[in-house]
Amino acid sequence: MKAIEVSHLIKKFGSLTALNDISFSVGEGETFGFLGPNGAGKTTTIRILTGVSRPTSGTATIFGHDVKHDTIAARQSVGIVSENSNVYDDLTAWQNLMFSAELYHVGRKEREKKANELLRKFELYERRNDKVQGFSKGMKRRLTLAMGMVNSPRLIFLDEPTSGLDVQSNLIIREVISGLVREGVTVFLTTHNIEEANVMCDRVAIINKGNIVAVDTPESLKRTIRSVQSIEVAFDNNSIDHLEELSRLPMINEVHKAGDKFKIFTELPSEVIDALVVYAHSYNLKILSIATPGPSLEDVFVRLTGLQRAGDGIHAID
Ligand SMILES: Nc1ncnc2c1ncn2[C@@H]1O[C@H](COP(=O)(O)OP(=O)(O)OP(=O)(O)O)[C@@H](O)[C@H]1O
Repeated sequence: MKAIEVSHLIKKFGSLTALNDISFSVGEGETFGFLGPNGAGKTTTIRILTGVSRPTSGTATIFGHDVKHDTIAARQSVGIVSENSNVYDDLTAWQNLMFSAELYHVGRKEREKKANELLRKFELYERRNDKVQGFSKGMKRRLTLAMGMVNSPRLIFLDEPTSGLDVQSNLIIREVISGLVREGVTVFLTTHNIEEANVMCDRVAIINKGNIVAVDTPESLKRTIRSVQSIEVAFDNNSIDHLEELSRLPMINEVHKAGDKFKIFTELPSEVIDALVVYAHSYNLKILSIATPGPSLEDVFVRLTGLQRAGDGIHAID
């Protein structure tokens, strides 16, 4: 049985279509990433899957239970860690965990055992009797995760688990998630971060403006990312048709003009930088600036969806 099965899900907020007929499934034990920019529809999807929000149309099941008609059963074996921390500042870490365990109807004995185990796992045990108001953002997030795990879920939803966190919290969280995966727990995580999706997920769905653009393995995603590495370069003299000239250089997939800069897409940035130096020299140009920004999600989407970027562009896409 699939852990999650989503079929033709549509969610509208007035005239805005937040989810535009999405379908996907997640196998039991899989770590599935939902990758997309702000406003893509990631949180909306989690809210529907966890029974917080109703779909406009379409269906979704969790371990075979329909989230709309069989909400309680669907939520029974699920842990939810939302992006906005739901810890209570006036309570201690221990009290927050007890409160959360009560909400999940975890028995008293089991509750205390689980809380001790989780506090140790998330390196919060020493601080268990301190009020949360003095905790750092990373500590709060770790506690939120622990709270989402008190009922020993078979499936856990993590909304942006590591965004904006310190390195230590990041590492602890990733380690705990890997541990869950080893225990066979299904993990559904949303992220903006390509690299995070890459290292943590078995498969990744890429969502943009309510549409799933691709569902793929990180390996395929990496190939796409490699093909959209870019270099931004500016020269002191633009009387030459750089667009035309640069597109003739080897190893270049695409060239675009962006203001006074040229954005060059290549799989081999360092070789292309060498070629640009030679190019500048041969035309007696000065390179005013040169940078290699990481591949942006937008670039990956453009590549995946085959959309043409607005503006001038010479395309030599494979
Ligand atoms: N309750 C709501 N009422 C109206 N519009 C909403 C509501 N919730 C979400 N939206 C809109 O739906 C779209 C999808 O939002 P959603 O929060 O799912 O995106 P997201 O991918 O989670 O973004 P982020 O990474 O910023 O959290 C956005 O355009 C958002 O403004």
